[in-house]
Amino acid sequence: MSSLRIEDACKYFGGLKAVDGINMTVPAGRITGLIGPNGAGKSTVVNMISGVYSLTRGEVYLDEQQLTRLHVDEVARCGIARTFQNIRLLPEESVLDNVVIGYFRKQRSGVMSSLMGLPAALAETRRLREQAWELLGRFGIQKYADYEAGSLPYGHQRRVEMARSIAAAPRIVMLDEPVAGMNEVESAEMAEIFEDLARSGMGLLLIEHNVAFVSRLCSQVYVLDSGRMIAEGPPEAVTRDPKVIEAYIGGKADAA
Ligand SMILES: Nc1ncnc2c1ncn2[C@@H]1O[C@H](COP(=O)(O)OP(=O)(O)OP(=O)(O)O)[C@@H](O)[C@H]1O
Repeated sequence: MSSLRIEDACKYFGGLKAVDGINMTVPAGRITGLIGPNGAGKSTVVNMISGVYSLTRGEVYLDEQQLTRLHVDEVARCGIARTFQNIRLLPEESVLDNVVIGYFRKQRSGVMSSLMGLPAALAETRRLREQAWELLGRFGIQKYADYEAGSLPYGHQRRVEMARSIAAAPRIVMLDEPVAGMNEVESAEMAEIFEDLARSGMGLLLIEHNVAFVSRLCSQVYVLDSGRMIAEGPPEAVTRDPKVIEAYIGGKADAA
């Protein structure tokens, strides 16, 4: 089973230590939480793992494979997927096509042959569209398959982005505030999907402001504050930790 690890990881922007010497493990088949107040460094961690930011110091591993200096596309091909805090869909393309794009990482015939309309590629594209259709069902948005992605309400766009991120069956997926803007019922639906993905063997890193949501789902929670990891452990212990209460729950962020 795969496990993502970051060791002694630092990211400095000039004099600003956005992430400062943190260690974290995201095991397969589990949901791991990363919480912390605004500006703590959570999105920077995701950008460091996914290859968007180079590390000032430290290493990133998937099992024994070092990802530290890989390009963002190579990291994705190793089986690390992510969603973005600010949704990044192709707004004028259909919901279905937005999810099909997520499969191209492992599609055999390649984008060029697909565009050229070669028979093998067309058959594969048809198969991928069927898979994408099923995935839309899993996220409860099949009826919007032909809508322009940009026309959907925010919460539904998040679902499209999540469906796209897991289309290529990544080993690890990092979800940056996946239930932001969703109501209780929608969040509960997402929680079921996340648990299902973990049961299927995927490792999930859940970056969230909603501590209650994280506590319900995660076996292990990491807490960042000003770039430093101030606590880690099971949610019951972490949420009782005075340092966490002071930094996070004590009013700097939404601890609902
Ligand atoms: N590209 C960048 N250049 C300079 N500073 C940056 C850059 N990216 C992030 N930062 C800074 O690094 C710090 C951590 O930011 P980051 O976005 O990682 O925090 P966060 O925990 O994700 O916050 P939020 O919960 O508000 O999204 C902040 O002070 C931010 O301004």
